Amino acid sequence: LILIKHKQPSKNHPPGSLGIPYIGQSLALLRAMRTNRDREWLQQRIEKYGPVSKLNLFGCPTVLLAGPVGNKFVFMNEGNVLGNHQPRSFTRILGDRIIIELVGEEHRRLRGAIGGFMRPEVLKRSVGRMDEEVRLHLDMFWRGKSQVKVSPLMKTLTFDMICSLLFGLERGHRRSELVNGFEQLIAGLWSIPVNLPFTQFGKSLRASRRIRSIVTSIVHEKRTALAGGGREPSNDVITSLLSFGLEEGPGTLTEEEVVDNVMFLMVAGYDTTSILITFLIRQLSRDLDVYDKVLREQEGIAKNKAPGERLTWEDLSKMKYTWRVAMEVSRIVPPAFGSMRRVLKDIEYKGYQIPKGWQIFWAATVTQMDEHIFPEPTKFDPSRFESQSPCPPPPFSYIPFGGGPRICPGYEFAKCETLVVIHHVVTGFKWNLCAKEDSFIRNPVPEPYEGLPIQIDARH
Ligand code: HEM
Repeated sequence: LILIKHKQPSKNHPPGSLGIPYIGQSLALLRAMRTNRDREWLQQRIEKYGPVSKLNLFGCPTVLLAGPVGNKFVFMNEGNVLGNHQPRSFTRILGDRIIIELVGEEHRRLRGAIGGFMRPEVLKRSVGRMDEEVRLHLDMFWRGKSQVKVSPLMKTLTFDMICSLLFGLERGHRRSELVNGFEQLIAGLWSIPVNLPFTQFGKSLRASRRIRSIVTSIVHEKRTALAGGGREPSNDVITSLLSFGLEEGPGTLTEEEVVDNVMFLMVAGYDTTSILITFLIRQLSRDLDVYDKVLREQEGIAKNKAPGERLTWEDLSKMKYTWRVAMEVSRIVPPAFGSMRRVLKDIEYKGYQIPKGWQIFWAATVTQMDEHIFPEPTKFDPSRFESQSPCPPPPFSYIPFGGGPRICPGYEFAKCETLVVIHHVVTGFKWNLCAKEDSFIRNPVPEPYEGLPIQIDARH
């Protein structure tokens, strides 16, 4: 019956096929991502079916929307027509009440609590602490070494930044326990949700339980401190989320919701910023012209500082070229592949009917590597983002941080962190790539071959 129902021709659904029930094209997409052919895979679909096509991803009928018009539709119809929706694997691992699953007022309130800590006015005060974390990290893991692996180290650093700056959680065994289970948890986020001991999903689910119990104990401590007057909502994101729970009325958060969202923030900030920094370091060793310009910009800032003096917000605002390089890296290798939305009511889009309950899928790489929008898309060219650029990217085509009401609230945090790290790496070290291959895969985030090993020398 399922097969018959599944195969019934739809009246006016977008072109394409839903494939085998439940599995659909999930394995084919995951395989393409793991062999770094995801862009070609999407492109072939678009060439075959056009910018609107149906497929079946992670157990749900899905419509792939391609192009700036499709992106605009996704980002500007938040709440009324589309709700956010991640694959089932996502919510089973992180929880049902994560911010990206909420809509309307619930979403706005939670976003206020989370985003409040990542506004420029608040971040300005945190640049000095970020600088301290980066120096400590480089002293511990880089200095005195001849070779390091950039990708795992940047993940450690990013995790430390989130723990100290956002959660107010100091170094110690709990922080190490959290980081240990994390890779396992993340690996199953985009997987087919079959919970068996040997499936990726099953392993991630078990890692998620371990991490959840640690986060819950941290939340308990912060709750006690908040009730006893020992902490203010402005101290860290967890206390701020908890203070919502103390308020009366709609929108208050349960403990489970706080835990879900703390787990989500770790995932959102961990494997995105670290990837951007890793690929930026990779790019600088492949393109000497860009490297020289970044070095000059960073040395210009360093020479005006006393030894050991911390970077400030004003210093970061002078790193304009370095940030354009980071933008170009995010265009070619977007850390976040794309995302899903849930269709909240039957809709018609470009003459096609899309039923309630289906998913909409957008992928950043589709427009960011489109030669009609970014000429010579494989060429690394940071000048595309100059304010005087003759052909700036049209709206909704450059979307590594998403768009609309769900645009990444961690953008400024990620930008500050990236600039502080690059400043210290570029002014402190010289390096060469030393992996056997200069390639990467997506799993689901981009992973460079062997974690990007580099030979390093301290710069004097
Ligand atoms: C280079 C770094 C980063 C990239 C490329 C990135 C990318 C994205 C993208 C594309 C979205 C939108 C997803 C969608 O529309 O479905 C998003 C949402 C989000 N990001 Fe980031 N992100 C980064 C860093 C961070 C950091 C550091 C944090 C916080 C610690 C963070 C927290 C979030 C949250 C909470 C959301 C959900 C927003 C909502 O649903 O309202 N991100 N991010």
